Amino acid sequence: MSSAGVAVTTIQNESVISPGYMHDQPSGESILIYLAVSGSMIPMRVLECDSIDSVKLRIQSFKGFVVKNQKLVCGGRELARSNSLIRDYGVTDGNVLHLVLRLSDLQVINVRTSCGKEFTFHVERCRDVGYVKRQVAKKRKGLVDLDDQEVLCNGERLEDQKLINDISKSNDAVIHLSDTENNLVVPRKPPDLQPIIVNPKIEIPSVIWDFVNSTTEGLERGNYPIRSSEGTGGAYLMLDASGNKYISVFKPIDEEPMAVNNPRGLPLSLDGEGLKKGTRVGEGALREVAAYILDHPKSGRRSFLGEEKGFAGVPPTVMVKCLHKGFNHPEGLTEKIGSLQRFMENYGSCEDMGPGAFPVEEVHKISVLDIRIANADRHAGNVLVSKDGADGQTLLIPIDHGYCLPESFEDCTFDWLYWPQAHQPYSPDTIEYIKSLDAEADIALLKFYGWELPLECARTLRISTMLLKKGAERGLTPFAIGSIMCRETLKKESMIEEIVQEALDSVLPGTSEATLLESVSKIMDYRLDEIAQ
Ligand SMILES: Nc1ncnc2c1ncn2[C@@H]1O[C@H](COP(=O)(O)OP(=O)(O)OP(=O)(O)O)[C@@H](O)[C@H]1O
Repeated sequence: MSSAGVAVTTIQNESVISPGYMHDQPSGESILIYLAVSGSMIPMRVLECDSIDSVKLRIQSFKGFVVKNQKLVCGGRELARSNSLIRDYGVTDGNVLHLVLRLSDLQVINVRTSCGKEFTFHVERCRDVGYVKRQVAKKRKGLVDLDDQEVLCNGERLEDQKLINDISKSNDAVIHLSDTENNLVVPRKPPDLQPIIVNPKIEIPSVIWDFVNSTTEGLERGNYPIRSSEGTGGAYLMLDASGNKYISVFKPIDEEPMAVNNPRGLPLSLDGEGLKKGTRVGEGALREVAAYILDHPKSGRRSFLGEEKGFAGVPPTVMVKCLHKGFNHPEGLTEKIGSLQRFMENYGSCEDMGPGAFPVEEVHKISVLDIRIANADRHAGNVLVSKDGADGQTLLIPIDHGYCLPESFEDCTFDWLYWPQAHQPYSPDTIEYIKSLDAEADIALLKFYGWELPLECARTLRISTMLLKKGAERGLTPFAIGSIMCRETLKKESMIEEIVQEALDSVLPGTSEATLLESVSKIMDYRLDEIAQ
């Protein structure tokens, strides 16, 4: 059985997910796959011509996880296009589909301690065992060293990082907590959180120091990072000193999807490629920071990070190192490197509401960002919705740029393409902003901040900036420009891919990058003129 990198351990034969309609179908098309979820493996019969959405619907009806909370990953690739077919993604008999769930509802947890005391908590599913231990310690008001407490459920010892969602599926779950003999209180080592500065000429602006310092204060007060229940990687919500307010989001590189310490059970990448084509595992944090650095303010290009908000409003993001036992450390405590981003107050994401109420300019600013950085992960869940303090206008906040600047355009998808605002032309202000963009200066800026873009990623930035500028010059809408960059179906190359291929075919091997780009530019002009007519 091909298992996309994991060994199949527990197979729940009793709960085979197989649809009733299967009997009416030609048997050749039916395949047996395995759904890996929360440590178990569930056989599932599907048709090769089933769409991803229909498979998710079936999982919803058998397992109760609603479609929008499901992410499916197979062979190191997210099955992201809902109307693509199972066979388009190359899923075949015996493959394992990893189901990553977003859950945020409450779970009732009953705790029975070794000295007979019982406590009941309503705990968010995204909390972990360490959190429950701390709640028990608070209730007992005694001098308890949390490290000396052991938590058991059904005889199994639970690590502090284990999510509540992963241990108990029923509302009457009981976990047992026993204190070991040795109740010494060990003095707490101060947490270590520091921005990583690779270039001594860089001065970190106060807009970044503010949330870095508040995060440090939160950790020093003993407020543990809370792992977000959403997303495919380890994303930790960091608290301020009061413990009541989220202040930042930390995403360690070793917990990215398919990285060695990924806490969501995704298998290791076999060839180092990330969940999206043309990205690398372990580079997500670099890309998160790059998106912030490249999000120049309306008033002009950034040559140094300053206090001013960027055009698209990417939250301030910085690379940090942090040592804390609240992160996922299956092999022992180590310092983590990752991106730290300011937490933005919001009342949900664009996934939770219809796009009708989003202001045109807000959608357009996201489209400009996504096109220029060739974002391969712009689903509606990655745009938070907030209100502007000054006039109460709806504000869209782009997050999660770990898959921007890929080496190829294959996985670029933009959910906003299907929103009505994408069909309206850019305003003169936005066109002015687009005119001011300069890919060469952007590449130099990233280098200054410590990321020398690999040739292919730099080419992506050059070509996508070129497309945005040429498209806007011709009065094309975000929809028209964005559609050039995205595949309509999984198998059909996008126009930008065709343009790049045509250019590659037209130059001699070993030709300089500048000559290749000249060729891209000419072919692009020709294609865009056809569209604009
Ligand atoms: N800057 C932020 N402000 C507020 N909430 C945030 C921020 N960044 C992330 N979050 C919250 O944390 C969740 C997980 O973050 P994120 O989507 O970046 O993780 P991920 O593992 O990369 O996800 P994905 O699977 O979508 O790639 C988000 O869905 C959002 O709810």
